[in-house]
Amino acid sequence: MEWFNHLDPDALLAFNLILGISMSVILVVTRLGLGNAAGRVDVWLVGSFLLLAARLAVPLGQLLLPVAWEVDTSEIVFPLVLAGLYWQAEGMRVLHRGPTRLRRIVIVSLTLAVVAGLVQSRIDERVLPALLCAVNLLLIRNAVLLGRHFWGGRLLAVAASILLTFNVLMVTAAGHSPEEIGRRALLLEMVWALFSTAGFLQCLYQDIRDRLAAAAVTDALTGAMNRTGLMPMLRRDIELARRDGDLSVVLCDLDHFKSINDTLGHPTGDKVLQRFVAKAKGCLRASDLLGRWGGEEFLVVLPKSTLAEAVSVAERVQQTIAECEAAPKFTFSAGIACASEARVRYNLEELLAVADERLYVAKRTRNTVVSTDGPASSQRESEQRSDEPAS
Ligand SMILES: Nc1nc2c(ncn2[C@@H]2O[C@H](COP(=O)(O)OP(=O)(O)OP(=O)(O)O)[C@@H](O)[C@H]2O)c(=O)[nH]1
Repeated sequence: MEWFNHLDPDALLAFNLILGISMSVILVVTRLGLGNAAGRVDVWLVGSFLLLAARLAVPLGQLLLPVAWEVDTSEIVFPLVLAGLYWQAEGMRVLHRGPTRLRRIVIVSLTLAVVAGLVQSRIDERVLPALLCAVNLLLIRNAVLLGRHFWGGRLLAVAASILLTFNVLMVTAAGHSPEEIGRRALLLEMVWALFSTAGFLQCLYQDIRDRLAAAAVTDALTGAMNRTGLMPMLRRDIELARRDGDLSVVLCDLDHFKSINDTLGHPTGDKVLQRFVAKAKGCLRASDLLGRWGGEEFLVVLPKSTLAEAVSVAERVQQTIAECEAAPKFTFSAGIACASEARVRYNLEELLAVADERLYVAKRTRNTVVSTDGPASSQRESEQRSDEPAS
C-alpha cells in the first residue's frame, strides 16, 4: 500500500468531487426523465445530495468563507455523511416497499446529524465510526432485501459491506494518522458513489420495466389479466391439455350491465365489475385463470377440467354472486367449451368460437349457463330469468 500513501490528497479530493457531482447529475437527469414515477428516486436523491454536500463542505468553506471567521467546516462533514447514508438506506426501502413517511426520515436523520455534531471529537473518537457502522448495517439490510429481486441490490450490498469493513477497521485499528484515514475515506467514498449509483439505477430501471410489463397484461380497473396477458397463457394451457388432460373455458357476460351504468352511474358499474372478479376468483383454483375479455365480458380458463366440472364452477360463481348482500344485485350468463370436444380438438380459435356461440344462446334467457349445442341448450334456467334490468 506504499503507493497509496503517496497519492496527492488534493488530486484525490478533486477526483472525489468530480465523481460525486457526476453521479448526482446522472441521478437528477434520471429523475427528470421519470415523470410520474419520480417519487421513487427522491429519498435516495436527497441522500446523494447530502453526501455531495459533505464532500464540498471543506473546499467550499475554504474558498468562500473569510479566513478571519475561523469557521471549521470539517465539523459538518460527519453529520452530513451520516444523514446522507441514512437517506440512501431509506431510498432503497422506498424502491422495494413503496412510499414511506418522510417525517420519520427527516426526524431520524436530523437526530443522527445532531448527535454526530455533538459527540464529534468531544466524547470518544470511536463514537462516530460506531454510528456510521449502525447506519451501514441498515444500508446492508435494505440492500439485501432489494437484492432478492434485483442484481443492483446485490451490488449495493457489496458496496455497503466494503463501507462497513472500513468503518469497523476505524473503530478497532489504532495508530493511523488522520491523513491516512482521510485518504482512505476519500477513496472509499468514490467506490461508494460509483457502485451505489450503479446499483440503485439498475434496481430502479428493472423495477420500472417489471411494472410496465405487469401493467401491459393487467386490467387496471379489476386487477384481472387482460386479453393480451391471457392469450399466451391460454395457448400454453391448451398445449399442456393436448398432452395430459382436459381444459375448459367459461366465457361470462354480465347481464343488463348497460342499465346498471345508466341508472346507477359508471362508478357503480365499475364496482360491479370489481365485485364480479373478486367473487369469481374466490371460487377458482390457483391454477385457473381469470381475465377481462373486454367490457363486461370475462374469460375463465380451467385447466384439467371437463365440461361438467366447468358447469359446476360457473354455477358456483353464479350462486356466490346471488348470495352476496351488496347492492346492486347482478347476474351473468356463461358459454362453456372444452378443448377435447369433437368440434374443438384443441384448437384455440375453435374453443373461443364455441364458447362465444353458447354464450350467445345463454344471453337469450340470461343468468344461464350453456355448455352444449342445440336449440334448447340451457342447462340451468334461472329463477331470475326476466329481461328486467338488475336493480
Ligand atoms: N362502468 C363501466 N362500464 C363499462 C366498462 N366497459 C364497458 N362498459 C359498459 O358496458 C355496457 C355493455 O352494454 P351491453 O353490451 O349492451 O350489455 P348489457 O347491457 O349487459 O346487455 P346484455 O349483455 O344483453 O345483458 C356499455 O354500456 C359499456 O359502456 C367499464 O369499464 N366500466
